[in-house]
Amino acid sequence: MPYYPVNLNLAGRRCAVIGGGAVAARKVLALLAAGAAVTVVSPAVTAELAALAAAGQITHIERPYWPGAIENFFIVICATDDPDVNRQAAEEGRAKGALVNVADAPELCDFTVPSQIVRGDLVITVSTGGKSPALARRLRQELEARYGPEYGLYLAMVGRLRDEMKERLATPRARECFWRRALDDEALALVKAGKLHEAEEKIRDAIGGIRAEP
Ligand SMILES: C[C@@]1(CC(=O)O)C2=NC(=C\c3[nH]c(c(CCC(=O)O)c3CC(=O)O)Cc3[nH]c(c(CC(=O)O)c3CCC(=O)O)/C=C3\N/C(=C\2)[C@@H](CCC(=O)O)[C@]3(C)CC(=O)O)/[C@H]1CCC(=O)O
Ligand SMILES: NC(=O)c1ccc[n+]([C@@H]2O[C@H](COP(=O)([O-])OP(=O)(O)OC[C@H]3O[C@@H](n4cnc5c(N)ncnc54)[C@H](O)[C@@H]3O)[C@@H](O)[C@H]2O)c1
Repeated sequence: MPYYPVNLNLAGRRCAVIGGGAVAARKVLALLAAGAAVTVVSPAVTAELAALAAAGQITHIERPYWPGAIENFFIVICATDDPDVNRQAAEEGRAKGALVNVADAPELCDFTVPSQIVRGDLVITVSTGGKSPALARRLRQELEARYGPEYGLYLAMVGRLRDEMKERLATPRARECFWRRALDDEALALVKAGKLHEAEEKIRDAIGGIRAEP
C-alpha cells in the first residue's frame, strides 16, 4: 500500500533523535530546516552535531537512551546502530503519542522520510515506499539538476502575484482560469533562462485574456 504524503508544520515542535551518527545527522538537519526544536540523545555524536549543540541549535543529551527519555515529543526518530535500542525507543515514543520513525525498521515506522530538494518554499520529495532509498537519492539528483534555485524565486513571484490576483479577479473560477493559462511553457522557459522579470510581465499579461471572457 502506498504511503499518504503530508507536509508537517514543525515550527517550534519538539522532536527527538535517538543516536548521533551519520543517519541521525541527516535527519536532524532536515528537522532544523523545518524549524523544529531538536533534542539528540546519544553518548557520541558526529562533529557536525557537536557543532550544532555547541552553537545552541540543538539540545544534546550525552548519554545512551534510557526508558523514560522520551517525554513530550511530537516526533521521535530512532537512528542508533543498535536495533534493540531503536525498537525500545520506538515503543516508548508510540506509547507516549509521538509519530515514530525507525531508521533500520520500515515496518515500525509511522512515517518515512522522503528524499527532498528545497527551493525556497518549493519542496519536491521522492518516496519509494521504503523499497529503494538509493533510487530515491538518484531521482533527487535528477530533480536537482532540472529544478534549480530559480524555481524558488519563481514561486515567490507567483505567490506575490496570487495575492494580487485575488484582488483583481473577483471569482474563484476566474482565478482558476487565469492560473491555468498563466503558468504556461513560455513563462517556464523565461524562468529557466533566468528572465524572471519577463516571466512576471508575461503572467500579468494573461489577465487581459481572462477579462475579455464573458
Ligand atoms: C530518502 C532518505 C531520506 C533521509 O534519510 O533523509 C532515506 N534514506 C536515504 C538514503 C539511504 N538510505 C540507505 C541507503 C543505502 C542504500 C540502500 O540500502 O538503498 C541510502 C542511499 C545512500 O545513502 O546512498 C539505507 C537504508 N535506508 C533504510 C534502511 C532500512 C531498511 O530498508 O530496512 C536502510 C538499510 C540500512 C542497512 O542496510 O543497514 C530505510 C529508510 N530510508 C529512508 C529514507 C526511508 C525510505 C525512503 C523511501 O521510501 O525511499 C526509510 C524506510 C526510513 C527512514 O529513514 O525514514 C535518504 C536519501 C537522501 C538523499 O536524497 O540523498
Ligand atoms: N534510514 C536510513 O536512511 C538509513 C541509512 C543507512 C543506514 N541506516 C541504519 O541506521 C543505523 C544508524 O546508521 P549510522 O550510519 O548513523 O550509524 P553510526 O554507527 O554512524 O551511528 C550510530 C550512533 O548511535 C549511537 N548510539 C549507539 N547506542 C546508542 C544508545 N544506546 N542510545 C543512544 N545512541 C546510541 C552512537 O553513539 C552513534 O552516534 C544503522 O544501524 C543502519 O542500519 C539507515
